[in-house]
Parts: sequence; C-alpha cells; structure tokens
Amino acid sequence: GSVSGPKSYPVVGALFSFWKNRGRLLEWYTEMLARAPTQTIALGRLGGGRTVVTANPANVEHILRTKFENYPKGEPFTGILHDLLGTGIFNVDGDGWKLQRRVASYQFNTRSLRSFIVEVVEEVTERLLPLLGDASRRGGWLDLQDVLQRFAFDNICKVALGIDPACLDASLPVSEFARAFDLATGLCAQRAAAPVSLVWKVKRVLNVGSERRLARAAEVVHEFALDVIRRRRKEIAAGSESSKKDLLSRLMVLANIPQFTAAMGAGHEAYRSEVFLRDTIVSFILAGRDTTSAALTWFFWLLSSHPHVEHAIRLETTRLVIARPDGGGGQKQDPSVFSYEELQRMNYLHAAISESMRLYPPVPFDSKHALANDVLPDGTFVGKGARVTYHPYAMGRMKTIWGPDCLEFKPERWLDEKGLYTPRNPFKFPVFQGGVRVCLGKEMAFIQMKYIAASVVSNFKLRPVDSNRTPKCISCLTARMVGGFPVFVQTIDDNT
Ligand code: HEM
Repeated sequence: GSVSGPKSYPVVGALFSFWKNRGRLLEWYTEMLARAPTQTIALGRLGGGRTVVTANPANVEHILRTKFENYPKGEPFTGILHDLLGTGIFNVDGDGWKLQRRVASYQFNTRSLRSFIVEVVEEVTERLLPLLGDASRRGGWLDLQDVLQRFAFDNICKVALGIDPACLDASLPVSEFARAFDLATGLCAQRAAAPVSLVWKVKRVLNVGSERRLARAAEVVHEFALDVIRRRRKEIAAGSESSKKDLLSRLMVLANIPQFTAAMGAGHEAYRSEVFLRDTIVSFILAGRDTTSAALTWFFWLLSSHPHVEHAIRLETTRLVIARPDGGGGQKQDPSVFSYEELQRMNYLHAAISESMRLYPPVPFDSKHALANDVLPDGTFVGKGARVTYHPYAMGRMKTIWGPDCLEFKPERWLDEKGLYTPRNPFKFPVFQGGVRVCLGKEMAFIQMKYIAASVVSNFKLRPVDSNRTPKCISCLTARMVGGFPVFVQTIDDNT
C-alpha cells in the first residue's frame, strides 16, 4: 500500500499512527507536512486507495487552477453529501457544476446583493447584541460558538431564502428545519470521518441507525425548501413579491428573463426545475452556515488573548464612527451600525480576520480525486483515482510560507506601510479555495464577519470562562472548537 513520491507512508504504519493521533489529526498532518522535503506526503488507505496530502503552494495551484479538469471532487466526496445536497453547486462536477456556477455567478457580487447582505447582517446583529447584553447583566456565561452558529444560520437563511428561522431567539423553539439541517450536516460529517465508507454505505442500503436518521433529516430539509420555492413561485406569479432580494427570488426571476435563458442554452430547462432550485439553495445554506461561524469563533478566541489587537480594532471602528458627517448623535453615532463603505475602510479588522483564518481556516482541508495519472510540480506521482488533499490548516503553520513567526497571531503581516490590507496569493492561502472553483461567497463572508466583529468589539469584551484552556480544533467538514467556547461578557462601559 505504499506510493512513490517525496515522502510516502505504508498503509499499516500510517493506520497505526492515524489511530494514535486520532484526537489531534490536524496537528499530526501539519507535523508530517512540515517535515516532508516538499511539504507533500503520500499515504496508503484501507481498501487500496491512495491519498496525497500537500501544503505546497505550487502543487495547490496545479490542482485548483492549472490542471483543474483533472481534479474534480469525485464520487468519494460527493457521495458523502449527496443525500443532503443532491447535485447542488457545492456537490457536483463537470457540466452540472459549470451550469450552476454560471447561474450563481450572476447572483453573487452584484451591488444590489451586497446592499441586501448588509441590510440582513444589520438586522441579525440587532438581535445578537441584546443577547450579549443580557449575559453581561446576568454575569453568567454563554457558549459563543453556539450563538455564532445560530447567528450564521439565521443570516444565511435570510440571504438565501428570504426566510428567518429565528434561531437566535431563545424564547422560540428551534424550527424543525434548523434542527434537521444541523442533524443532517452532523451525520454527513460522521460519514466523512469514517475510515472506511463501506460501513455507512451498508447501513444506508439497510436504512438503519444513523443512516435512517440522516434520510429523515434530509427529507425535512428538502420539503421545507420545496415548500418555500412553491410559495415563492406563486407570489412571483401574482406580482406580490417582485421586490424580494434574497438569492432564491433572484434565481426565480432570472428564469423569466429571455437574455438569461438564451445565455444558459440547453441547460435552462433543468435550471427551472424545483429540484435544481432546491439543491442550489441547500448548497448555499451549507456553504454559508458553519464557515463564517467557525471563522468568528476562533477570531474571538484569539482576540481574548491579544488585547492589543482588540484595542486596535476598537480604535479603528471608533475613528470611523467619529468621522461620520453628522456629529449630532443618534443613529449616525451608533457604534453597532455600519455602512458597506465603512466596512470597506476597516483595513486592520480585515487583516485581523484573515490572520485568524490563516491559523484556524474554517475548511481545514479539502480533497479532490484525480481522473487520470499525473505528476505534481514537486515531482509527486498521482495515480488515477487517487485522492489529493490540500491542507490550509497546515499551510497556515508552515515556516516555508509564512516565516519563522508563523505560529504568532500578527494582523500586521497583512498590512502595507500605509496600513492598507494586501491580499495574498490564494495558493499560499487557499482558505477560500482558489482557482477555477474559488468560494463564491468570499466577499459576502467578509461583509458579515467584519460587521459582527466591529459591532461586538465596540460594545463588549468577551473573556473565556477557562482562560487557561487552549481549545482543540477538529474538522467536521468545517472547523469546530471542541467543547464550545464558553465566555463571560462585559460591556465596554463596565471596563472604563
Ligand atoms: C469564512 C467564510 C467562508 C469560507 C472560509 C469559505 C470557504 C470555501 C471553500 C474552501 C470552498 C471550496 C469547497 C470545495 O470546493 O470543496 C467554498 C466554496 C463555496 N462557497 Fe464558501 N466559504 C465561506 C463562506 C461562504 C458564504 C457566506 C457563502 C454564501 C453562500 C459561500 C458560498 C460558497 C459556494 C456557493 C461555494 C461552491 C463554489 C463552487 O463549487 O463553485 N461561502 N467556500
């Protein structure tokens, strides 16, 4: 079971080591990749498969851009999420993906969507801040990871569906939809973590245990999405919802524009189908839910041990608020409401969030499967069918990429001498992937993350309940803080 390549581990040895390190897999890969001559290793897998894992930017560019066509996600990946995502954009290769990518690209990064995103995040933040205020008055703690997950779910459902599941409202029971979505993604993550897929595949055929629960949860999610689609279709036909700005309404309205359907060519009939819309939307919700909440959880944890960074963010935000044209008070001086232009000017905050995602990328690693034999730029041989994994978590911790201070949290490394944010080569920092299939929601994610970070930091201080604990990061498709992130909340006034 061993493979040729710069650093290769036989299957038995790798399995033993895997088992020993099962509680710290991200670190285990990081250590192996740092030691390997070209930051690339090859592992044998049970059942004869092979995995090449790389933290080498030239290899990453090769997989994600130069030879993109040879490295689709592949069935071993899409099979894991298929029962939930169907053939939604996140989970499909080839022509099916191309069509959805073109459709979705019409939607993302338009000016009108951008202002809708700011509108939504403002509304949801308005509900989050009282929750923190309440915790500070009670003097008790709350699990910030859980709160941020609920925040992100409300937020992405409003953006994608125009529906508010109100998960942040503790007085309401969690909606069946939210519960089913959570359960379904958790069970898919369990599938992904299984060393051999045969076990869940057999359970699926027999429809027992976790597979039975997954099937039921996916059905609830699908029925909910279809119900929203059918109602929206009627509303649009009746002309009553033409002003809706969410992604679903935009997609449905596009279908009525002749220039658009002509540009879509033969695919446009499929595009009109309910299942196509359902799958597209469920993919958006999955992509936008746990990613931003994971990023923010680790960001706030890093801030709690780097008060000078927290202070610098507060200063940047305060300066922007003071500089507003109307110095007369009221809404204009509200340090929890920001415009898109103000968010754009928050260079330091942008740097701090990027730096936090360098150390704790929301998607710690991601895999493709080779269609044909190939050789990576560093000389590693990749056989047909092999899994090739790029590892943003390890890459953020490579001296070869970031220098000897790679383990330190230093937002300044992202700023030029004028204090302006400078983006990095995406193949050295593939946190949003990069190349042909780069994340579509990157700009949306930054708007949301900067908004909530600026609002929370200018109103509150968050302190870990256990300040001696270094939390453990595990990957359940997205990064999770083991045990949540219990924090005490203080208002800024309490501290001054
Ligand atoms: C910090 C937040 C985020 C991070 C780190 C992130 C990261 C990623 C990564 C690594 C991928 C590639 C996954 C793969 O191909 O296996 C991806 C794809 C994608 N992301 Fe994001 N994402 C974030 C937020 C969002 C948001 C808010 C949305 C909004 C809906 C979004 C929409 C998408 C979509 C639609 C894709 C699929 C693109 C395609 O396959 O063509 N993402 N993202």
